[in-house]
Amino acid sequence: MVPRTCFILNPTAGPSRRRDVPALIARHFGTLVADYEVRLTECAGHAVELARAAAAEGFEVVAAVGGDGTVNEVGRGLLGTAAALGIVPQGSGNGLARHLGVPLSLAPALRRLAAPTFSRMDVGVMNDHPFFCTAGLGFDAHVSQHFAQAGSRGLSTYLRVTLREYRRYRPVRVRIDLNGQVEETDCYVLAFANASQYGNNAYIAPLADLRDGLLDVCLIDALPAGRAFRVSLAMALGNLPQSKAAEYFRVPRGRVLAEAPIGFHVDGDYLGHATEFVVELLPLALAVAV
Ligand SMILES: Nc1ncnc2c1ncn2[C@@H]1O[C@H](COP(=O)(O)OP(=O)(O)OP(=O)(O)O)[C@@H](O)[C@H]1O
Repeated sequence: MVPRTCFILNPTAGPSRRRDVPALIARHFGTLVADYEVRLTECAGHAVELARAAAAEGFEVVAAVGGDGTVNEVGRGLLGTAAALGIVPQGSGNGLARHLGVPLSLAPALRRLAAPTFSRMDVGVMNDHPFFCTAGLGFDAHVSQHFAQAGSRGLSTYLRVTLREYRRYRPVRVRIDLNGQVEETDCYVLAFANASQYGNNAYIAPLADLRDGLLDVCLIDALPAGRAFRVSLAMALGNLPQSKAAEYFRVPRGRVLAEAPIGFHVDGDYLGHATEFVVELLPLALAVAV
């Protein structure tokens, strides 16, 4: 039986905004499955409400059509409901879709969603904010903050902002408690990974498993130029753990106290600064249909 599917479409996501995505859904999904709807978001945060409403109406699959920000909102709306998260990747990075092996092209992604495989995945929570792919504090959040303020998007803006902020950014001293293992260290980047990558195949935690009940934690205490180059290359090659340029832990929960406020992000969206962080994992808390 083909599941009733509701598509939640973020028209502002990703690089190809001018495409008529509802028409493409009708062509590549609607010819296979009659019982579906497409609902468009009107503002940031709207997808949470739309997803919750769709689950309450009995849709079995609620598909995020967008990037990791849209996936985060739809996933949040589905927590505690019976509906499964589907993904039609239309974002810039598409980290969770890439991790799950969802086709990045629209037509194959839609055809796959017409006959999905159901499973469950873990969900991370940082300071009460659920995340599905990665959350973190330090330089990656700092870049998310400045990228959001850059006025333009795309890879060239991202690289320009990253290089500019790399010259400015200074690590903060933190006390990390990872499931009882305590460490005092400088923190340049501290990433909590449920999935393996930030998006665009930038593998911050290539061994992360969505179903192991654990978060892969990646700590980079300092990033002088030579190490920055090695980290960038190793992230692209997917061998950062072997490169010795970062320290790894695998834990169900963590706590961080910082000497000064540090910026943090959840699934790539900068959420603010804080000095205290509590990170937890909800094992297999979300149904997925991919
Ligand atoms: N109608 C809308 N108008 C403005 N912003 C929206 C709207 N709908 C959703 N958003 C916001 O757009 C943001 C970006 O969306 P999303 O992350 O899906 O795309 P992306 O940034 O291109 O992809 P990725 O995160 O994979 O790089 C989300 O954080 C979401 O809150």
